[in-house]
Amino acid sequence: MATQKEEEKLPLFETQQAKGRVLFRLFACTVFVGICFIWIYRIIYFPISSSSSSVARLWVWVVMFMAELCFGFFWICNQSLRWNVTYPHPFKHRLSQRYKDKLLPGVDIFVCTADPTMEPPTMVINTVLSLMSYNYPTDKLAVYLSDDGGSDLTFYALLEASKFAKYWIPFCKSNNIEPRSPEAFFGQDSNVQYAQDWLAVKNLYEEMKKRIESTIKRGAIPEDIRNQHKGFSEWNPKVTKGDHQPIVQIVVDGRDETAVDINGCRLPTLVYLAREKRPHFPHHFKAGAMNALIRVSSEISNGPIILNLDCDMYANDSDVVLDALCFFMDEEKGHEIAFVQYPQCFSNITKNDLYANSYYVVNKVELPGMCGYGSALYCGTGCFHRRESLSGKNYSRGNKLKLDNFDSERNDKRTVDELEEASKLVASCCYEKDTLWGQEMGLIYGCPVEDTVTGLTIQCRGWKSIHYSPNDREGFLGVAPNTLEVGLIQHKRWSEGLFQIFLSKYCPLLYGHGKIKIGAQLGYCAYLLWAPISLPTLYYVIVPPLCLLHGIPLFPQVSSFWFIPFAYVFISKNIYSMVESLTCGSSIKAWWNLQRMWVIRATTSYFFAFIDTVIKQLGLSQTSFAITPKVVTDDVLKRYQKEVMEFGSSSIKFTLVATLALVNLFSLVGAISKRIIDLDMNFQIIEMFAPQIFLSGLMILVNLPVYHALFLRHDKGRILPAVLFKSIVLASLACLIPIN
Ligand SMILES: O=c1ccn([C@@H]2O[C@H](COP(=O)(O)OP(=O)(O)O[C@H]3O[C@H](CO)[C@@H](O)[C@H](O)[C@H]3O)[C@@H](O)[C@H]2O)c(=O)[nH]1
Ligand SMILES: [Mn+2]
Repeated sequence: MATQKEEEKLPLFETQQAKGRVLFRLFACTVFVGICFIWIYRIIYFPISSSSSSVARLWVWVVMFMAELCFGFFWICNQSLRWNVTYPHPFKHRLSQRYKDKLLPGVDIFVCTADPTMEPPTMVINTVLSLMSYNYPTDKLAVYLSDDGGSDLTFYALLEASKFAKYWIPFCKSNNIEPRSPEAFFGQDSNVQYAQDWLAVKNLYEEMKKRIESTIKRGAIPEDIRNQHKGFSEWNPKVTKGDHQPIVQIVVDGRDETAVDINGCRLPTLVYLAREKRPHFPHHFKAGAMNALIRVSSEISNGPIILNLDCDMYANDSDVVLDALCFFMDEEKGHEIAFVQYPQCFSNITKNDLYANSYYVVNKVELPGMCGYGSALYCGTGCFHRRESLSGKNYSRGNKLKLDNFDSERNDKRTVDELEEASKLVASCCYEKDTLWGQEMGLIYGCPVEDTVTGLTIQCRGWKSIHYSPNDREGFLGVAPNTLEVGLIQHKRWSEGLFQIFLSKYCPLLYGHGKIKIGAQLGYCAYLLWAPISLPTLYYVIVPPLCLLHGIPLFPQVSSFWFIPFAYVFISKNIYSMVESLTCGSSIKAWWNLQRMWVIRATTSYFFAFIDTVIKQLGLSQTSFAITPKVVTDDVLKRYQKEVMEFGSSSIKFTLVATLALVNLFSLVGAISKRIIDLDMNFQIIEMFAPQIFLSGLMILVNLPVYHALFLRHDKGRILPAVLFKSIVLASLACLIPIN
């Protein structure tokens, strides 16, 4: 047994390297050798020497080579994510022993919502309630809801939540239940041990939910409710989502001795914020909301630690705060850590992860890989920040986490009204004018992935960051897109924003040079280059099948030496990725779905993102942020749960998906039938075209659900006849392009 003195010296967290690192590195080197051979092959066998080569053939070959160079570089970036995988591990019992409640820092929790129809207020308050009932001293906890929808319905729901919290928090704590989102908790099987309590609280919850939902249905707050709280007076008929004064309402003041739950315990502070919006002021979407939250919270509670969450992401583990604090409060290394990111996990994933939203490998390998360089990505939600680093401060060795919320007497003594007035000032449109907010302070503006770019700038100011993925219980659970279209819109926003970063002054290779490790710079590129990698991908799924159709071989014969590197790279890469997925908790089917989603995303979302980024670089349009809806109709939900892909709209993305699937089908069928008719289906020809036949066959297998949706389904989620028609025309035209 360690003595107390020794115990006090033990670190609050330790890091562990992933097993098999040396083996992995050796393996990666062999694949790299294979890739080099592929490049060499493209140079040596350049078709200029053969007499049959036309200009078109030359170009086909040149672009093949360029595509393979791109894939090679992209592969290198992806290896650097795997080179240095490191798992941090906190010891929260040591933290609790060392720091009694009074010594723990204040934690301000930010929840962002933006639209009461796409993000229903009941969902939002479930998130808020799960956070209010954290196992953490309530006088150190403050929850802020930022409502970019500026909706009195959301405000009303929050008021209801603050009343229900008086029952909910003591119920959670005395029965030690998980998770603490009422909706998620009551959705589980009930526990007999506290059946009576359970039923009583459940009834309260259901009644509250009914009240909120009926008010929302009505579309307006009834007069009697409006009269119950002064806050409603902020909503006059002129207030709209995009045009209103700053609204700040301290719903629960944590300092108030009468703000207690039914057991007489203090409630955490709860604040509603709708920052000012005016038509001619850019509001910078979520980044703008977060910056307003940083300032408003600094007026009210000023906790040195900030946790930020999307409104659809509830707290799934009520002890998470203590885990996260271990990283910040470690005596040795804590002072250099700016943020601790939890993985994005979701509560609505289907059995085989139809739309590949689980990010198993990203969460268990790639992001811990970035953590190994001290540069874990900031992913926008489920992230604990040090207020200082988020607000723009540089790292310096002397930084110590301030444990005291209140930096001056002033804060403590102001009345609620005074705090609200002061907050409104900092939540106004013109407050940021001529300041560094959005550039050097707070979250960075101008990019739809404000999270990634902000994380990067924090790291370049000398801070380190942690990606912590707990083994037993997920820290947070969110809502993943449950239709194909929404998922593709999300990936378009991401890939577009990520590519913008690459092209901006924040490009990790330049901006990060000398500030973050080279592995981290390349690791960032593995994400930032999603949009441009669409070009070689499109090329690879279109040109080899067309060349097959027109009788142009693009790969070495199966019997030649040069076939070996192609086969080795292809097989080893895919087997590795499959095994990796399986060890991260995925299933074979889910891995297969991921392959399909990768092709679909790369050829649609990433491609359109690429085009839009180029247009934006030319200054022809403005940054936007397409919010992902979190609710769908029952019909759609049923298909999602049955893992039937949802098309059902005339989105141009679906035309592209269908066209690519048909190009491969037509080419393969066309090539085979042509040869059979020509009766020259000899062994040598098969050998020459085997790689292309294989590629098309693989694309066809990957696209089986697409053919199904094109030709066999009759439900509303099938591919619409108009899309079918367009894609048949386009695919046929593509097959007619003369390449020879
Ligand atoms: O003007 C806006 C737009 C969005 N949001 C909020 O931003 C969050 C994320 O929006 P969502 O539509 O759910 O996008 P996702 O693609 O699911 O979000 C992921 O990607 C975003 C960056 O593109 C990150 O900010 C998020 O944290 C990350 O979960 C939500 O809580 C919104 O309420 C705002 O507060 N104001
Ligand atoms: Mn979301």
